[in-house]
Amino acid sequence: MTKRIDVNNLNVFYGNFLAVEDVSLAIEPKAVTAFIGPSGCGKSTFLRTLNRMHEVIPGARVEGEVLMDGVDLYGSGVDPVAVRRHIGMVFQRPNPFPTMSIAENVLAGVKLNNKRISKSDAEDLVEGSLRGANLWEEVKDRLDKPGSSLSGGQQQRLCIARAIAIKPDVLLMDEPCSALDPISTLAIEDLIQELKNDYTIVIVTHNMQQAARVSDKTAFFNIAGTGKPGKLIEMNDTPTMFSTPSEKATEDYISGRFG
Ligand SMILES: Nc1ncnc2c1ncn2[C@@H]1O[C@H](COP(=O)(O)OP(=O)(O)OP(=O)(O)O)[C@@H](O)[C@H]1O
Repeated sequence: MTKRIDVNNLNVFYGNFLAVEDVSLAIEPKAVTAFIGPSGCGKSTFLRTLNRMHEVIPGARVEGEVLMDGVDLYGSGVDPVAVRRHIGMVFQRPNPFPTMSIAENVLAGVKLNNKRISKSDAEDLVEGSLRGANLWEEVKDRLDKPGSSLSGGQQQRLCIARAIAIKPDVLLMDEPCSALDPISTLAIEDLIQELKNDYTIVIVTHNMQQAARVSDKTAFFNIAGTGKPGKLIEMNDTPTMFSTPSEKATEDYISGRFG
């Protein structure tokens, strides 16, 4: 099941430092939303607040609301581990567990959640998740080999398989292609297009062409200067953002005049 996310008046702090100020936006289900903007404007910081991942950073905290299908993820009694089960994350650098086999990597999240699973269900889940991540054909004959034996692009698809194995509703991707070569990048972009049939996807990217290619909606964040908070400047359908943005700062950024 895919879900929508509504963010209302979100501030994000590291200690006393306000890193992201007053962001309100809506993330539509079964669509790809891209976050773009210059370095330091808070894209990754904001992304992490969508599944409470920032809470692993000491001193990081939020004010405001993040609603998933109307339920506040920061409401009292909401378990952050349960939030992360519904809202999975793929990181910049592929990070398979190096000593685990390919199959064990796919199952790692499921096992972390203390799910008991029969051998045949585990095999089905491994195959289904690897197929979902477009990796099955490349690895089906070596599932017991270490995850670290794969190429960078394959490792990133393995991490996507691991993320979808826990059957999340939403997938957050923080620059998932920045460590990959162009061919692997295209493979991941194709995969993102397929995954949006089943998941709500949010991707942070520095690559403007990538945002234009893969996303339905684009949100542009900016920062007025060092030490200032990042802000959402505008968000719209991706073709509109790239052809006729409302704000001059957006136009300057997407046309490469700064950032
Ligand atoms: N763990 C942290 N502790 C303190 N400050 C942090 C931490 N992580 C990020 N920041 C600060 O928060 C601000 C936003 O950083 P963030 O990494 O979210 O920006 P970004 O837009 O994702 O940048 P980039 O595109 O370079 O990855 C920056 O000023 C950064 O220095």
